[in-house]
Amino acid sequence: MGDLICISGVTKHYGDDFALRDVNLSVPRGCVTGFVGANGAGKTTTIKAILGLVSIESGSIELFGEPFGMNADGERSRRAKERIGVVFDTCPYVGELSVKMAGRIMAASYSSWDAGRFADYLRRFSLDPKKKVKDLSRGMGMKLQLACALAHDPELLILDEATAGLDPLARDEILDMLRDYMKDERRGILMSSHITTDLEKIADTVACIDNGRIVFDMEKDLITDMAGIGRCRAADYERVLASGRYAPGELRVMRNAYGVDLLVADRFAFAQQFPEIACDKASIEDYMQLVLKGDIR
Ligand SMILES: Nc1ncnc2c1ncn2[C@@H]1O[C@H](COP(=O)(O)OP(=O)(O)OP(=O)(O)O)[C@@H](O)[C@H]1O
Repeated sequence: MGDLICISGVTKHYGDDFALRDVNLSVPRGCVTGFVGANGAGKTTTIKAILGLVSIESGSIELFGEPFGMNADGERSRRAKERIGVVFDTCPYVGELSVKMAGRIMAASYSSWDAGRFADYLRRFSLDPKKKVKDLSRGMGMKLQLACALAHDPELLILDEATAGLDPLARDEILDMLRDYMKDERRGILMSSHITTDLEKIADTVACIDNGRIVFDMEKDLITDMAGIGRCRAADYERVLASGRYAPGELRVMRNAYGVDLLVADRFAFAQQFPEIACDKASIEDYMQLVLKGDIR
């Protein structure tokens, strides 16, 4: 069905301090792409580049199969923006506005704005239309952004830390709403988050950025169903290395007080060959930690 987002070879420098380097990332229709990485790794910069909010030095950005970005044709950009809903980690509306007025201002930007749909989301989220933006809790502010992002029925949602600072119940409520949104398979979501357990619940693929480079981009199930963490004592570890089962560079290794943790791509194959070594399912957090901080063996 084609990609909603496809960026390739994107490079962007912020002086000498930071750069996105050759970033490739895609969000196919029907897919929720989780975007992870440490603080300052480049998630927001990538998202801003996708949205044409920062210029890039090289590479290409396509939204809905057409070129997009700061230099794209104005009319084409405007049409693409109509098809996108965006939520950032801080509520962007002026504090003195009421919830209802914030919606009215957003309505002016979208020809497909549906006031009834906006009112439905306010009800669903228990948001009082008369309440001022400055008096909303963080969770309420995020829900208002989501209501605004969804009221024009976008095909693509871009969420930058949209569940940060929310309690588990509020996060689950938002994840439920995103699942509803994804019932239409023409849609897709790019969702950056430090809360990797949220991504375990909803993402189809997970891309990880580190110091401006994509270090992995893969189906989530390959992490959470297939990959494993072998919990080795020193002697176990030596036996795994000596077995010749793993090619040089294939394993990620992290030493701890109890022995050595090994990241393996296929925990079933590992368990078959080394049944005496405990091998746990990997979480996205385990996987990131071993890929980003582990030694390569
Ligand atoms: N306008 C800017 N000018 C200069 N440097 C910037 C600018 N915006 C961001 N940076 C730097 O770029 C790097 C990447 O920042 P970015 O916000 O993309 O990271 P992030 O992965 O979203 O981090 P976090 O998880 O903390 O939100 C950081 O070192 C940041 O300080």
